[in-house]
Amino acid sequence: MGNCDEVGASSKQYGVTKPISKAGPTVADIQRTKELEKFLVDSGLYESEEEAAKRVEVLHRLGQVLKSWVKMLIRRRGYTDQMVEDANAVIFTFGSYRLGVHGPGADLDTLCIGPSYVNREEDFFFVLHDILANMEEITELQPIPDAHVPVMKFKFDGISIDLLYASISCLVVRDDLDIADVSILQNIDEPTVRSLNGCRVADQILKLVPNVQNFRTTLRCLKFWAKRRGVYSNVTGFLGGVNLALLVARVCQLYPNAIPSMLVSRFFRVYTQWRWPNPVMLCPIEENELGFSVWDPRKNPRDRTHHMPIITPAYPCMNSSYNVSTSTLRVMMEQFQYSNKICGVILVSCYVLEFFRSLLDFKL
Ligand SMILES: Nc1ncnc2c1ncn2[C@@H]1O[C@H](COP(=O)(O)OP(=O)(O)OP(=O)(O)O)[C@@H](O)[C@H]1O
Ligand SMILES: [Mg+2]
Repeated sequence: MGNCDEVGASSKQYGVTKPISKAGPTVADIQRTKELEKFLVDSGLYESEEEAAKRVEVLHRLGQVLKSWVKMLIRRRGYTDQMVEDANAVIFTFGSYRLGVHGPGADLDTLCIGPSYVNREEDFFFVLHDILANMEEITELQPIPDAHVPVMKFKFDGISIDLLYASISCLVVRDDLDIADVSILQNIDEPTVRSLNGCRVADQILKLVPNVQNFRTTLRCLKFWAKRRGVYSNVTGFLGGVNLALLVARVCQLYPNAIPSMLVSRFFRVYTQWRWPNPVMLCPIEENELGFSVWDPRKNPRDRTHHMPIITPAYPCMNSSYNVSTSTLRVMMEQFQYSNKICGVILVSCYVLEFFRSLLDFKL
């Protein structure tokens, strides 16, 4: 069974170094990937069509609520009819939903972008809050204005939603607003930059991987693995969704023509050998004239204390895993090593499903 070398995504370089291997899959890899995909479906990692349709509908309805909220505000302030007509807000998604790796019941991470005259403190956390509080379909409404990234949490028709707000410095927000454009960060404060960051990061990740579908399947598998092995949690110093997404994306760059069954085992091989605190990054860290602080251990003493830097790929680049401590890093390294060993065994075995099960099995 020969490798299909030099195919597909191999002509372009992804990431900050050359790839480790441009090898494509063998027939056995293709078979293993099919079995892996079936395993993920059978394990219940994909939502039903009904749930997917409901999310789309909820997003649409929430978008309508946000648009009429902004129009109502500007009308109330006595602006002209033309300005009321132009008043607009747009809704973007980020997190696992935007990346296309969310499971059934996952939260829907959303960001509302509004014009300069609609602020977060009053308009979002009071006026919009009251509108939402009076809607029948909204339950468990919980505003958290003082969080590092201010957020309004609620359920809309039973779907959990995290809603962030960013007011950008323009009077009219167009429906086709490009959030990748760095000019969107002009004249805004740090919490707004952080609110925009999740969407900008998700879009960049999808642009920086050689093959989005292979990235998604591999990430679904590694999220499942991390949950079952007890290392899926950003707040407690392990790996959250965005950290894992970045780690998987980097492996996809290093093996641009590999398919998911190959990428899962390469993941464990790469991170078993990774010399932390060398940072994992998908693109160079750039400074620019806007002057926001970016991750830079030469400049910022605090960045030198990070044990497992996993850097976000959109300006201003930050370390997404600042919570990792020496002890959580040690636990994660043990888990990488344990799984890397199992992957070594599979190379000489054909019991693929057994292999995936043993990766997830909670024996230490
Ligand atoms: N430490 C962090 N650094 C940077 N961004 C973060 C961090 N934690 C969360 N975020 C942003 O918030 C988004 C949503 O976080 P969340 O915890 O919902 O994870 P998720 O990737 O959506 O996975 P899940 O399916 O578990 O919800 C992340 O994708 C990321 O954009
Ligand atoms: Mg989420």
